[in-house]
Amino acid sequence: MLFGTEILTTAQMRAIESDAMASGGVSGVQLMQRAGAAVAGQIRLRWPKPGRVTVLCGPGNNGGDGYVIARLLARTDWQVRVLGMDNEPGPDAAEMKRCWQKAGPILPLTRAELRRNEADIYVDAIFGTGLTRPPVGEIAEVLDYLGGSDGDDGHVRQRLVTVDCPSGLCMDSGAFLGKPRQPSADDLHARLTITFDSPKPGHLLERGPACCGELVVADIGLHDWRVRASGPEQDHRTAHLTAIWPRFRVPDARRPAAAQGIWAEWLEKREGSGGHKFSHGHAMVLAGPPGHGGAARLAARAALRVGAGLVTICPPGAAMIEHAGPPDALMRRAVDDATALSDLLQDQRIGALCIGPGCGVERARELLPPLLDSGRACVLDADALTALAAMGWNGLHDRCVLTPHGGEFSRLFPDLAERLAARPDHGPALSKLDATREAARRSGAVVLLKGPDTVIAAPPRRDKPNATGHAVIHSAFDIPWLATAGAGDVLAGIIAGLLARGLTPLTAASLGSFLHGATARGIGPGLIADDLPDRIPGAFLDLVP
Ligand SMILES: NC(=O)C1=CN([C@@H]2O[C@H](COP(=O)(O)OP(=O)(O)OC[C@H]3O[C@@H](n4cnc5c(N)ncnc54)[C@H](OP(=O)(O)O)[C@@H]3O)[C@@H](O)[C@H]2O)[C@@H](O)CC1
Ligand SMILES: Nc1ncnc2c1ncn2[C@@H]1O[C@H](COP(=O)(O)OP(=O)(O)O)[C@@H](O)[C@H]1O
Ligand SMILES: [K+]
Repeated sequence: MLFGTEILTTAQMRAIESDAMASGGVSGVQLMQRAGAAVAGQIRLRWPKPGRVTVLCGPGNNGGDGYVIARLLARTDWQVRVLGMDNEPGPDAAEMKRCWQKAGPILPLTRAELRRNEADIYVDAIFGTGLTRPPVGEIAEVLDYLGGSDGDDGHVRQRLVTVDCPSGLCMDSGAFLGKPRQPSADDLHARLTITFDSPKPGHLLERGPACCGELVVADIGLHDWRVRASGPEQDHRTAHLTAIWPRFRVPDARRPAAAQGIWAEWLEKREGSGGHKFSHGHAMVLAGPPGHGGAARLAARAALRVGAGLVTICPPGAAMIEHAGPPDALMRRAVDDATALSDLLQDQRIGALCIGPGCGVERARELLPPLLDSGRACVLDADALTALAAMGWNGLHDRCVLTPHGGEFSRLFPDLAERLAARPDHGPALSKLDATREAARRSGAVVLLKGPDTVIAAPPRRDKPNATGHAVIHSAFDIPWLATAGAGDVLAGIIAGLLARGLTPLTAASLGSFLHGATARGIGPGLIADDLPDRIPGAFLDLVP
């Protein structure tokens, strides 16, 4: 079940561009012309009255796009100033530079020159996918000025259009090279970013969403080569990365709406299966000791709401009374220890389990071995992850979904978390995507690393241990109110419910994140985790075509 929008790493993008040019079907100059025309077109769409524009051109092909933009805007009565570098770029950009020079001068790309004249719009065409090291010297000063670090707060932000990405941002990781990973007030923030063919991971991860502003994905005619590169023999090239992002524009043909229709049909239980409750799966949520039942109940309620045929909550006997209240649809069964769980799991109709929310670390540690031995699909969250960090990976399998937040991830994979927090000195920097994929490879399970940029990665297939597994980025930057106590418990329950219904772990985790986010979006600020499960049906309705 493929869904979302395919995204490309910068290496994949370069490979597709090279294939296209090598085929003779399109030249580098044509691609550059289309890229520049797409940016100029977006500017004219948003600022229909010609004004003053300053175009900042860097040393490579990103700068080449800038010279095209300058030429096209000048033709439509914009007053264009171009600041560029005194270098000989590659042949395509050099040709575009010469074309511009017939129309106007190139002023030095310095902070002093930039400040000399105000503009209505600034176009950042300094670095794109070719950024390999932190900007220094004059260019770093220009970028600092554009970022507003001289105290003139937000002076350029609303007028900055970036070509492919804000310069300095690593398009594979969403981190600024040479800067701390934490947000900083002087990071370059654009109003609008136009990228080409496909979003790149850096548009969706870390600083990307906040710093790119509105992202437009422009078609520059690479479709045929992208599709060819993702064919069965070459599937290492593309197609392993998809994104679910509500906030960006892609050409119509690439929208996930049709795929959403498939989900909707499935979620409504219209497909096959005859309608018996067991045919829609039985999920079990392992609850914890007295006084901690809320988290497990949130998970159980969510599992019911995503359409699992039956959901049973299993606290220890001493805590049963705590679960006497609604929802009445929920079944209860005491599970006191590992033996009781093993006995219960003899029932083959139990399709999926959720362990962790409110479970208690000691209890999770006791129950994990029989749970994992059963080979059942399962979600390991919260306390189960803490228990796992002490126990190691033994027994994990590819039907397990681990759902750590950043803190739990650093307990499970301290070396990856440390590298992910370090200041990146060269590109491509280690990304949250790389780290999650590596975690999936090491653990042999699907790993869902939570946050505003949730990454979900599958382990490599057993027959291709050296390949990278499929990964999905779910972007929730537009719903910060989802960061609330218990929201993760609801997500764990949603995924367990979808697993019980027979979805593969990667699909359950990805679709689960999507439903979780879509539900939160429909509620808005003020959301508490208790609101989420009962609003899931509304999110389903929105999916129906
Ligand atoms: N390929 C195509 O046909 C198409 C490409 N397109 C466009 O091209 C862009 C990619 O172009 P690109 O590969 O030339 O890279 P780009 O981002 O311009 O920068 C590379 C230059 O910067 C330099 N450099 C790097 N870091 C530096 C630093 N810190 N400080 C100083 N210099 C630094 C680096 O030097 P070097 O590392 O070689 O020393 C090199 O000179 C892409 O984003 C899109 O906009 C579109 O037109 C569609 C068709
Ligand atoms: N800034 C944010 N914007 C949007 N979603 C977020 C943000 N921070 C966290 N989330 C999401 O909120 C949920 C919080 O889960 P978690 O940290 O496990 O909380 P809890 O343990 O209290 O349930 C996750 O789904 C996570 O992806
Ligand atoms: K740029």
